Amino acid sequence: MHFGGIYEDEVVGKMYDRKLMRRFVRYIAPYRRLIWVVLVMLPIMAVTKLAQPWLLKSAIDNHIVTGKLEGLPLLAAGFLGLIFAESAVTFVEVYLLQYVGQKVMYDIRIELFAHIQRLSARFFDQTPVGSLVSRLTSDIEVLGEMFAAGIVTIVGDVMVLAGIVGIMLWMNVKLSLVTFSVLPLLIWVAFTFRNWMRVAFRQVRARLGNLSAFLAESLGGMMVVQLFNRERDEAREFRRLNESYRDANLPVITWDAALYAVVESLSSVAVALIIWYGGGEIVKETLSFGALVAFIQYIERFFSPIRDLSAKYSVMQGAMASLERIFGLLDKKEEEQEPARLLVSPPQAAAVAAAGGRRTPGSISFSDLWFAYHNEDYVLKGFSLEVKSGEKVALVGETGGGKTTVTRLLSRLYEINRGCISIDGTDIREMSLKSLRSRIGVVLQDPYLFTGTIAYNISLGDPEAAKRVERAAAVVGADRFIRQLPKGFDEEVRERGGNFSAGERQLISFARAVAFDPEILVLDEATASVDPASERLIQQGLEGLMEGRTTLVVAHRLSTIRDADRIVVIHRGEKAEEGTHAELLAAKGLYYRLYQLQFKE
Ligand SMILES: Nc1ncnc2c1ncn2[C@@H]1O[C@H](COP(=O)(O)OP(=O)(O)OP(=O)(O)O)[C@@H](O)[C@H]1O
Repeated sequence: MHFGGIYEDEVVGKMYDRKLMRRFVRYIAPYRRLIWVVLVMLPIMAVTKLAQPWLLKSAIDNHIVTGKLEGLPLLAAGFLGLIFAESAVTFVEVYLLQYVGQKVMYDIRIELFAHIQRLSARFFDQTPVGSLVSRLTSDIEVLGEMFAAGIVTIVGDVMVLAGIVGIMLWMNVKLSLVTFSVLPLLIWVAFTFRNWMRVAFRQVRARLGNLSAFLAESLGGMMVVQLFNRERDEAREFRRLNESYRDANLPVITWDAALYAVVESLSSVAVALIIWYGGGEIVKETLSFGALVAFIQYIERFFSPIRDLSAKYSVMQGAMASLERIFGLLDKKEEEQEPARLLVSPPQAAAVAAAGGRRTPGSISFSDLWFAYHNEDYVLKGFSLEVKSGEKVALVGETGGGKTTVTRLLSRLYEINRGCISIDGTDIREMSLKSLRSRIGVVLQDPYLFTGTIAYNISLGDPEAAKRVERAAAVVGADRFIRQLPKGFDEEVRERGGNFSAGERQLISFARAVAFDPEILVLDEATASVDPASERLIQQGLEGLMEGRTTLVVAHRLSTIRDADRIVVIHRGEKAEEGTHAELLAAKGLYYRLYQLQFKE
């Protein structure tokens, strides 16, 4: 494996995008009262910050220098009160903002996940799962940073800065101008260094993306790596990616350290300027000693918001990029165009219910299907097939012929380009996906088991299916091995079923299909052969599974094929032959050749 290119780039976007923000504000709207509380607190906060140096000035000039000590305790108490008020307001403000941030992140995560669930198979074909995970986690986390960094408090920062400028000018215009002479340099440094940091940070993100993608593949394929003795090569590749990630971080650290160093020294320069120029003013008695101290205090309070502003600017840029990606995903079209009409009209549904719930097996009609996964690369070219109610049809053919594709189209995982599929005479596009899929039970080649108990894996948490768990397991003969487990149906499934054999996993997935009691069964038979004992179990399971259902099997087992009512040979996207096993053998066509090659031991 060699992960070279940039896995996922990050756009360095605007710091503020009106359209994105307007859409984002809708998510904050439910919590606007809390935001108002924060906004109301901002001026209070500004006043507490601005008043402290002023009290100090008053203490020095009016009491310490003049020797009038009687008012001093009161001033000290006031000072203490201000500190207390400042910390209380800070607490409430930080808490509320982060609280709102967490709520908003939660809401967006829920909406995004629900949206992703409705996207089509085509979308998942084209999108790496890793990038969806990062949308749901790190991108949303960046939005959280926007709250943590206190974007709302920018308003407060600006108030404090304006207040400091105002007070300083009012105390002494000349001294203020001398002090402010370092400002242009400070602002230039803060914003330029941040920008350089951001550019470097893009590299970091891209290389981290490469590293994670490599890790996901390498850890997922650990067994193959070990079996083929590829550990050293994998380790070498990992070292390379790890080094490139580390190196990408170096410029970021450098600019960060430089920014702090420069801001610190500039603030010392400013203090030195105050002492140099202000000292002279004191001697000339145009400035009081207390004012000098207050100046120094103000200038210290002036530098940190400016440094923070540049940090907030970066966070905003990041948040805009994240918002763009999140909204981009939310704008991906959902798969379902819910039909105007219902599958079964209410009177029909009532009749079905009165008949005991279980419907008769559905008949399926595929007529003149044309389908391509990409552009004009047709995988199916005018495929037609009628399957009668309760019939078992085996689809066979050479690999890549389009058998699985036919079954996917039936469940509407993909939409057909041309032609029509109908169940009991109703076009499947006129059914809701939910009702269509509840009529079809699909058993995949490699059954997917979830973390949870066996019972959960059979019912998937569906209350109706849950009632039928044990019966379903019995129908397919899975109950025998399940009952032998220490905890029976409550045995935990680990690592996607790693603690069960392939045959056992198959039986569990058969039981799942039976528990949902579909009228139509779609089976993609596993190509891998299992030992004769398991084979017999699976065979019996299949019989139980197919009983009373219309079945479409992508068949690889000779026994399934022989038992089928009809065999359909699919060749390069078209129906090449159809008939019973005996008929097709006698015809000495494609099936005959396939049989000689694949099925005859
Ligand atoms: N998700 C997909 N995206 C793009 N092309 C696909 C996708 N799935 C299948 N194909 C292509 O469509 C063609 C038919 O695939 P399909 O899986 O239907 O064949 P099959 O007859 O079931 O083969 P097999 O017997 O090997 O399972 C193949 O050429 C395959 O490469």
